[in-house]
Amino acid sequence: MGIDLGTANTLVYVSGKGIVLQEPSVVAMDQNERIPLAVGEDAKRMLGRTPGNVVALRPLRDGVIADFDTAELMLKHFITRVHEGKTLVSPRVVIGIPSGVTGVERRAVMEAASQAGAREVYLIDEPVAAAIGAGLPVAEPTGNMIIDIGGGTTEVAVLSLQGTVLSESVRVAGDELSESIIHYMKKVHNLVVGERTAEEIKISIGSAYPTQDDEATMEVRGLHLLSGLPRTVTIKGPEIRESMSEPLSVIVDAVKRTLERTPPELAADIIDRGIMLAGGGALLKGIDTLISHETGIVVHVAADPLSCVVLGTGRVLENFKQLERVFSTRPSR
Ligand SMILES: Nc1ncnc2c1ncn2[C@@H]1O[C@H](COP(=O)(O)OP(=O)(O)OP(=O)(O)O)[C@@H](O)[C@H]1O
Repeated sequence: MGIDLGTANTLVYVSGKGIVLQEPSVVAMDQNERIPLAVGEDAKRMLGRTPGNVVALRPLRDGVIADFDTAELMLKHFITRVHEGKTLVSPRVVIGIPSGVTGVERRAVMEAASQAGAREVYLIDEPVAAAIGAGLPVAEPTGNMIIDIGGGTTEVAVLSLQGTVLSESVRVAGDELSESIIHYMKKVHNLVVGERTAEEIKISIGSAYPTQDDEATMEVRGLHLLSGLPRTVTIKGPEIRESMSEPLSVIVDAVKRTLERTPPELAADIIDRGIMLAGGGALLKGIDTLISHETGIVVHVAADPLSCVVLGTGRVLENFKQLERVFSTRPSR
């Protein structure tokens, strides 16, 4: 079984079957009883809409585990759901986790998977898994650059011969882009909108670079700051792009810094092959053009950016012997 434990979404791959689960990394808890009421999509619908005694939690924040107990509970829930309560068919589990996770948290994730029935737990850094999932030839002696823009972190890495030559992780990614929209709506339109609405705005009319549908507009409902009453406001694509310019430049700067540090032979390979973009953030309109414009290098968006990490864990599982060196943490025996 391969798992992408992401800050926004968790995906599970079962060897021979493919992706069997794709759910938001959200848990709704009854605060008094400390019992989960919903996990995944059902819990995400509750974000910002819960009564006093119920909280909808995202156990991973900014690429790290912010609430360990809830993260463990969520992981167990997903593993059990995939196996429908049966014992694990294969005891081997490969988990992709953000590379910024601490040693204690790595052990905690391994512990959670062990408790759910896995006997051999391997951890793989997300950019490595994303590169494999995007189909990059990571085992060859050639430089590959991957940018994984997730919910909490953007990871930029240069890989060669199954190893990370250099990498950089910034805690600015899809969530930060949505937060910029929340601030902008409040400041310019006096409209208070929630996390989900901001994400919808980003996905529908947000962009990182001028696009053909710049004239498109969107009606946004929220709470008017001055009257305190619900109100609808019409917004345009370019103003949303402008509102996200700060986090976007943090992402671009991380890519530029990594390129500057890349050894010349590998840099030449990257110029030849181009840069690969993965993670949900890669779906933001025009982000490939922006990065290409700023670096002068061709940028490709992976075929299925949201699934790259879990597909990578699956490929590692299915080619275990050939790809054994990719793991950042192996089981202690
Ligand atoms: N079409 C889209 N346009 C823009 N952003 C999108 C789109 N689809 C998803 N996203 C964003 O992608 C992010 C989630 O990506 P992904 O599932 O790769 O993250 P993750 O793996 O859970 O996070 P991390 O890698 O930080 O742990 C969210 O911020 C979401 O808003």
